[in-house]
Amino acid sequence: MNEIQIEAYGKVNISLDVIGKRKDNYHEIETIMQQIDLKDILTIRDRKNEIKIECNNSLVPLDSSNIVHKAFRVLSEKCHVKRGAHIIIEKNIPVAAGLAGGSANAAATLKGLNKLWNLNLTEAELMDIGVHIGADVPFCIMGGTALAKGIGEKLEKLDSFKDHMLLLANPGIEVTSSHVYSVFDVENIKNRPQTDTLLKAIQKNDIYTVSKNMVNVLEQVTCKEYKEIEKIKEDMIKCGALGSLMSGSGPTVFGFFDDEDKLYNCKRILEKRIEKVFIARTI
Ligand SMILES: C[C@@](CO)(OP(=O)(O)O)[C@H](O)COP(=O)(O)OP(=O)(O)OC[C@H]1O[C@@H](n2ccc(N)nc2=O)[C@H](O)[C@@H]1O
Ligand SMILES: Nc1ncnc2c1ncn2[C@@H]1O[C@H](COP(=O)(O)OP(=O)(O)O)[C@@H](O)[C@H]1O
Repeated sequence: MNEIQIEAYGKVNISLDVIGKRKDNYHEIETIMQQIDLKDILTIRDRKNEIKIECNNSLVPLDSSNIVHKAFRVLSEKCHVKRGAHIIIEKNIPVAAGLAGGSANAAATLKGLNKLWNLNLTEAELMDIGVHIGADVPFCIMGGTALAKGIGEKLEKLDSFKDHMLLLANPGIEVTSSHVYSVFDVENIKNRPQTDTLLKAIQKNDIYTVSKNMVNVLEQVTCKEYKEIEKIKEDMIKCGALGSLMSGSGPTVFGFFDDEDKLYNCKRILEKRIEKVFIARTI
């Protein structure tokens, strides 16, 4: 086998709480993560030497700052592999959006190279390697629905919460996780998620209780800096979303719907001013 195609799915955070700040510049968090069917597609070809990256989105760097490059480097070193790789990224997940597009690409690279190079690493071993690449990478390897603690790497798999419809709206502002976390004031959190209530609702597959209780403390930073985020949330609720929240460090906002007509109507309304509006499902 000298070529492999692998899908890289995005995620949303159904809740996100920051517990404290660590000495290494990271934050301890508690977040419920949910994979969605919005995906990039990676084609990985065997190559004798070095890594070559291509992508259809000019916002994605093609040099060593691409997270796929880091995944390749870390795995090659760890497993003493001396081959190259040609990785073509078909990017559909908006970039720097809070949807873990980069982390999903890194996860797909680890999984793809594991097969291409016949390394036979288990999922747990790939997840251990993944955390050295990015905090969201272990979740992107595991997928589904999970409660994440630590910096996001301590994962507890939750009951499936798949097939729920959501609308995603990305206002096209570039917001990085490092900026949001660096401005975030841990001592002054106003509204925290009731994670236990959400966990019970997920166990019952209760989209209504989940939607009503979604909270992301990082909105404290982004909603202040960008009024558009709050505006999209309000518009989604006016259009009949069961609940609406910013995902991760933003700026993408998502809303759950139980009615397709309302979902499509909301999409039409938001598209009048926002370029990137997507319909997705939880997986
Ligand atoms: C906010 C979240 C929520 O899922 O996701 P995104 O919005 O990026 O999708 C994550 O916590 C982001 O994860 P990820 O973007 O993979 O983080 P990394 O690349 O490892 O870290 C980028 C920077 O964010 C900060 N960071 C990240 C994770 C964390 N728990 N605490 C932090 O303070 C650190 O300053 C770090 O240098
Ligand atoms: N493969 C990649 N896909 C997307 N962005 C990447 C990739 N590699 C590096 N980046 C950089 O990482 C930053 C964060 O992108 P992304 O992972 O999409 O966002 P988020 O962490 O908000 O989910 C971007 O600004 C981009 O320049």
